[in-house]
Amino acid sequence: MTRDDDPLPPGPIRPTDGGRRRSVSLLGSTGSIGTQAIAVARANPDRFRVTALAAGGRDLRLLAEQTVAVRAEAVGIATGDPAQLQDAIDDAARAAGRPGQHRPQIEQGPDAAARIAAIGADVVLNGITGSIGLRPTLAALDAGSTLALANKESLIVGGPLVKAKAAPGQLVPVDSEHSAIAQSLRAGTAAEVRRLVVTASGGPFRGRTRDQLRDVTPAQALAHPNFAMGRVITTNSATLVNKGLEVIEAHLLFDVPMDAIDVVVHPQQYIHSMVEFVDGAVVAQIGRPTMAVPIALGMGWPDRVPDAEVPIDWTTAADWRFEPLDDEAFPAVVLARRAGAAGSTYPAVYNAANEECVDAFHAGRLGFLGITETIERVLSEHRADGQLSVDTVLEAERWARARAQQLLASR
Ligand SMILES: NC(=O)C1=CN([C@@H]2O[C@H](COP(=O)(O)OP(=O)(O)OC[C@H]3O[C@@H](n4cnc5c(N)ncnc54)[C@H](OP(=O)(O)O)[C@@H]3O)[C@@H](O)[C@H]2O)C=CC1
Ligand SMILES: CC(=O)[C@@H](O)[C@H](O)COP(=O)(O)O
Ligand SMILES: [Mn+2]
Repeated sequence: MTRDDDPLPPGPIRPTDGGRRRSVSLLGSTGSIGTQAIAVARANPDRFRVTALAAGGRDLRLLAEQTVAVRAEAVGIATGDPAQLQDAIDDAARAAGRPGQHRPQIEQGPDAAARIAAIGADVVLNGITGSIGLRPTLAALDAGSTLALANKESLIVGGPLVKAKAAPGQLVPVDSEHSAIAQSLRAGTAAEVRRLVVTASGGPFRGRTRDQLRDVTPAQALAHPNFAMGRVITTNSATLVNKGLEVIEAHLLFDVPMDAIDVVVHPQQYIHSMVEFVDGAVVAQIGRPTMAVPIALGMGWPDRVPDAEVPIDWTTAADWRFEPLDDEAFPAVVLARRAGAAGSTYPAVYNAANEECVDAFHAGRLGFLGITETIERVLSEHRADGQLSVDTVLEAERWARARAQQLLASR
């Protein structure tokens, strides 16, 4: 999907892959990861060309502007009217001074993102939120694309299925902690790894007791100390469910046992995560708390993108803190370890129950502590059944969502 007539910036071009720019399909293009990925691609037109976009369909205007800006050849929406999207693209094209020039292939429906992924690109960046990202993840792998994976939920719920499809090196983590671990692992061999240390901000409620968490509001939960992210992951950072998911994610990505993956609270999030080697050496990846490097490296892997991030100014004084997790106030990581160790459909159930609870919390139907209480209850009632397949995962998710809803209704 390389196009030779694209404008390139003046000056020397430093192309990767033997002179070929990478085509990139961006799933979840209108979200936090998606918009940042477009910025990375547009800042590096000699390296990346965004050829396809997919989104849920809630913001057709933004999606249309993106389509025109990157000159996408294919666009997908899960919901919404394709004719309305084309109208919005026509408006955006007129505003850009290129009226009538944009007629991308438009896919619509619940599987639109998977169809966009199946078109094939050098890199598919999955920045969809939630386990709905599973089929697009599998489609990208089937198409032979490198999968730059921000959508951690698809790996959590479909772990063994995703891993079975991924060729060596085909799956590149974009989640900041896992990007940091992947970078730190370059310092040694797999046999030399002793532990992984995943850092956690602790979220906006760090330091509070369980009792002090009882009445916190959705608005307070959305005030992440360091990152501007989507609603679900930001809420998950507040409950520490995000860290629970990330422990399972690290276990699946790096084949390190769950009990050799530690979590340490590091509120400043300058250390993105670490690897401890057998000789006691610890290698960490350090940088500003932004997604610029994980996204750029995810799309360019294994090549680094020059100037992706402003380096830290070491002449400025700073204190970095480290604290243990408070498992009593924030039981999400303990529960995730339980689900991850049980394997099969348990991680999918953990995630699905959480997704229901996050919605209920924001709708005012559930208190903050009720999120992990409900996950624990649904997990404890789950019985894995049969061999793992996409169908058994989806069935377990359906069950978990329905059971979570029953529990919410009875609270
Ligand atoms: N934001 C961050 O810094 C980080 C995010 N991540 C992970 O990356 C993923 C995305 O997070 P984030 O960008 O914050 O989330 P956002 O909520 O900001 O964005 C989600 C994107 O997914 C799209 N989407 C939702 N449903 C579908 C669907 N069925 N088909 C196609 N697209 C869909 C949304 O479109 P629409 O709005 O139209 O529904 C939107 O473009 C999550 O898995 C998160 O855990 C990981 C590390 C950091
Ligand atoms: C940027 C990123 O990768 C997020 O997962 C972020 O790190 C959230 O951090 P906490 O969950 O530790 O608050
Ligand atoms: Mn993360």
